[in-house]
Amino acid sequence: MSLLELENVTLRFGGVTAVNKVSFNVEEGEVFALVGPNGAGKSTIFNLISRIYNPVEGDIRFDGKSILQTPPHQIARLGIARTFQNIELFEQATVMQNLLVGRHRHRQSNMWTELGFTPFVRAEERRHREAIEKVIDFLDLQAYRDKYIAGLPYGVRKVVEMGRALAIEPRLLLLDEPASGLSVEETQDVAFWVEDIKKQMGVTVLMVEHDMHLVSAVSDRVLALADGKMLSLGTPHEVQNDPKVIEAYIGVADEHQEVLA
Ligand SMILES: Nc1ncnc2c1ncn2[C@@H]1O[C@H](COP(=O)(O)OP(=O)(O)OP(=O)(O)O)[C@@H](O)[C@H]1O
Repeated sequence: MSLLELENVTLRFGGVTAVNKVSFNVEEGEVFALVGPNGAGKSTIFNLISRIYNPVEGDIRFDGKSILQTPPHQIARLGIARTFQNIELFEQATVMQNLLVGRHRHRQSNMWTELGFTPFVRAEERRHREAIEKVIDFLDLQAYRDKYIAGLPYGVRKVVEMGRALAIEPRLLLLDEPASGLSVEETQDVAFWVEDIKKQMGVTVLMVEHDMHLVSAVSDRVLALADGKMLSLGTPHEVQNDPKVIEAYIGVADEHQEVLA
């Protein structure tokens, strides 16, 4: 059984079919990338999996069960975490505080136990801190742990956002353009993180990304989309050399030259 299954998923915004009968499976332990020109439907697919949108047709299953009845705020509890194209962190809070927010889904205490500050609550707090320390070590964030997000460089914020998603201890991590706005060196770091997230943490990754060097370096499989439809599915090499993909990009070659490189 695949970890994530999209079957014939369709979503329309008025007259625009943003996602048109899209079907694909993500296997446990793989890095799967969604690529395609602007407006291809990639972010909409992320928003469908995050349950921000409801498909008009089709089904989305996680771990064999349909998630179409799951409200967005319970998606993290299932084990699905995500980052956003435009980083969404609490600016006036520290790195540590932002990572603690990610632990929300594991909280078992309630208001009464917390008011009493029982040994159970203290033990729970310790478990959260330990889980976060693991993420801080893993992403090399020691130097930033007590720094406010507002004062951090963009590249570090991107890593913190990834950390917040990992603090959830997800089974599936959705990375929305992890390399956008990053330098070549920072993008290389992202490639290392993604490899380690897969190999050391055993987390399955579904990624939207325009940088085909990064996609080729880290992905096991790639799905290319255009105008909401599936164009090509296979290894990075197969997809990049598929004439349908090359043709879809020719119209936007100036914007995404890296695809044809
Ligand atoms: N909330 C919305 N309301 C109306 N139309 C939308 C909405 N969100 C997306 N669309 C349209 O759906 C189509 C797919 O958009 P989407 O943002 O999913 O593409 P994308 O592949 O993520 O593009 P990009 O690479 O620019 O982020 C586009 O035609 C877009 O204009």
